[in-house]
Amino acid sequence: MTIQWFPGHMAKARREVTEKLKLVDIIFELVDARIPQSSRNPMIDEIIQHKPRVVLLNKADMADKEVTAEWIRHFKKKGITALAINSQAGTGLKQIVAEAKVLLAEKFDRLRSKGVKPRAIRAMIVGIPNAGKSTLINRLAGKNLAKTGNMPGVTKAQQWIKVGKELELLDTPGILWPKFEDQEVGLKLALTGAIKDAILNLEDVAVYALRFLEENYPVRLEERYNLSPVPEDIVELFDKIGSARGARISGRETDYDKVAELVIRDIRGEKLGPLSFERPSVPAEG
Ligand SMILES: Nc1nc2c(ncn2[C@@H]2O[C@H](COP(=O)(O)OP(=O)(O)OP(=O)(O)O)[C@@H](O)[C@H]2O)c(=O)[nH]1
Repeated sequence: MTIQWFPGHMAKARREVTEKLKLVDIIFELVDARIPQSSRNPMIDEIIQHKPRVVLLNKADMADKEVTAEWIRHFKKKGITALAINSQAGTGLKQIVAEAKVLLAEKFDRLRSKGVKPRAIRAMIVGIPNAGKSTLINRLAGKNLAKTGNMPGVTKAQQWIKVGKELELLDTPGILWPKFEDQEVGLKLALTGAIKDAILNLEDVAVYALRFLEENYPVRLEERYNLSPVPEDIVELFDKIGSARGARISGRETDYDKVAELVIRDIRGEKLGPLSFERPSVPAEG
């Protein structure tokens, strides 16, 4: 499997994020709660330097709650504030401003003591494609979407969105790239829809997913496809799912492509319930 990693795109994205960094007090780093490590940009710490940040574990509704709680503890141990959110439904969003205020309390106190008039916190959302950046911006902006005119940026004017009285958000998020030269990271990104299906061999993704489910969520796998027990042999597993779901060619042979497709669709469509594909104790990065 070859997945392209475009150095040119990444360098440009990095440059843009670095430029906008100067305009904000804090970064909201959006990751996919199902794969909080694989959906991060591996150079994020280097890119944002010492800028305060809140890690937002988005799509928490699709992830395993217990595992998400483990991730939050894991980030906390590293001194990073992390929150579980659902941008689509809007849950957990109030906490974002509250945490930003905590992280910036000293800076704002310092400004106040220098006589600077109190102002809203300025923030930018960054994240990999499909992390939910637009959904979150729209949710935060809500009905009160009020663009606050132009503020001089470094190379061009930036638009700000007012979120209540206390927060101003850059209207364009920073796009960062995942590290998908690592095979397993690539498979997880594919499974969660972060990279286009056309780039990947869906059978590889389905094999990876089924092995993962066998190991971590065997009961859900059993129930979804009426398997008892779940066959250990992967071909047999494809065959069983194929016959349970009618994915056959001329009614006889298993249609492996179709099985792969339906398994991936089921996972993405939460037919196997909320799933987390990585835990903090098993780092995804090589
Ligand atoms: N279930 C669930 N789906 C979400 C959530 N947030 C975003 N989505 C969905 O995830 C998909 C991607 O969301 P976008 O907001 O387009 O992601 P983006 O990061 O702006 O994507 P790019 O424009 O590709 O960079 C959409 O189908 C959203 O509806 C969430 O918290 N829960």
